[in-house]
Amino acid sequence: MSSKLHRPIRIGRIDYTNVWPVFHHFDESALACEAEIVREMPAALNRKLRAGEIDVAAISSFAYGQSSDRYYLLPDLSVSALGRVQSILLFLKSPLEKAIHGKIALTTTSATSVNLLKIIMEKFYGGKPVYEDAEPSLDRMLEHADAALLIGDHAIRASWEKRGYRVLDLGEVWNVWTGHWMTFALWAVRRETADSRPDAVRSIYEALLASKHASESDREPIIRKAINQIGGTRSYWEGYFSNLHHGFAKEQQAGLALYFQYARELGLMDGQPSLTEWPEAKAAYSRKSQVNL
Ligand SMILES: C=C(O[C@@H]1C=C(C(=O)O)C=C[C@H]1O)C(=O)O
Repeated sequence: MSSKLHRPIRIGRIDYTNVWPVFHHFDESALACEAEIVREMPAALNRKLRAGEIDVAAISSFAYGQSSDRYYLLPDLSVSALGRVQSILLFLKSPLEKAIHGKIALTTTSATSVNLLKIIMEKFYGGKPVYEDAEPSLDRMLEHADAALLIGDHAIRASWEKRGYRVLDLGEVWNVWTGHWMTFALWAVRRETADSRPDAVRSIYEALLASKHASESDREPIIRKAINQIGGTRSYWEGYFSNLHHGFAKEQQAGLALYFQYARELGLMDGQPSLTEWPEAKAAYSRKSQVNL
């Protein structure tokens, strides 16, 4: 059946710079299927994918773990870091010793990082703060809280304003305590879409991988775009994109498995998530590698 007879596939794109390497060269008009891009904050994409309002998306790794029985993983795609990530930041108005038993404002845009913060506060630092959800605005968050968690471009912009707050990079804290990678986002496809529209999903997956590979071999277009659209210096963005890793191999999987384990131990996540790769991905992946050779 021609793909023209199908409704467009809806693709969720996180509206933060951290996914640019995977989306920059991705052109939905060049796919073998009709597709629409839905740009949102991670928390909105988590909800929309779960509800079936979108078909395939970059979502919080925590959200993947919560609904892993409904999704397949698109292999070798993630937003990960080994140590400093620069965009998952806790801004401290009070000393850390006070904040771990005080009040912490949490951005409503995240799922992975709010739970990573809880793991850090409660399991690593032995604290028990009160958490409060808040829109991602540092000044307003800190009016009534000892510390505030921001992610993505909200965190990046806030980190450039010299306010004198102490700042913890949660990727770095995680790495210091565990020695592991941290994976913040994964690419997931709903199982019913993958099963009913494999050709469309293959076309999307191959285009995402091709974009990632193009960005890895030349970061220049993304760096220039970031300077123009967001500001900051060339050296900032060079550092930012070189700390981020968009593959998902054994090392990143081990870090995520430990994060899921801790999340379950603290009662933040039910059940045992499985990282089930889309069964058709291997064929798509090896065809792509051959094309690239
Ligand atoms: C590295 C980042 O990774 C992200 C963090 C997420 C989360 O905390 O749920 C989700 C997707 C990514 O945007 C970032 O936002 O800066």
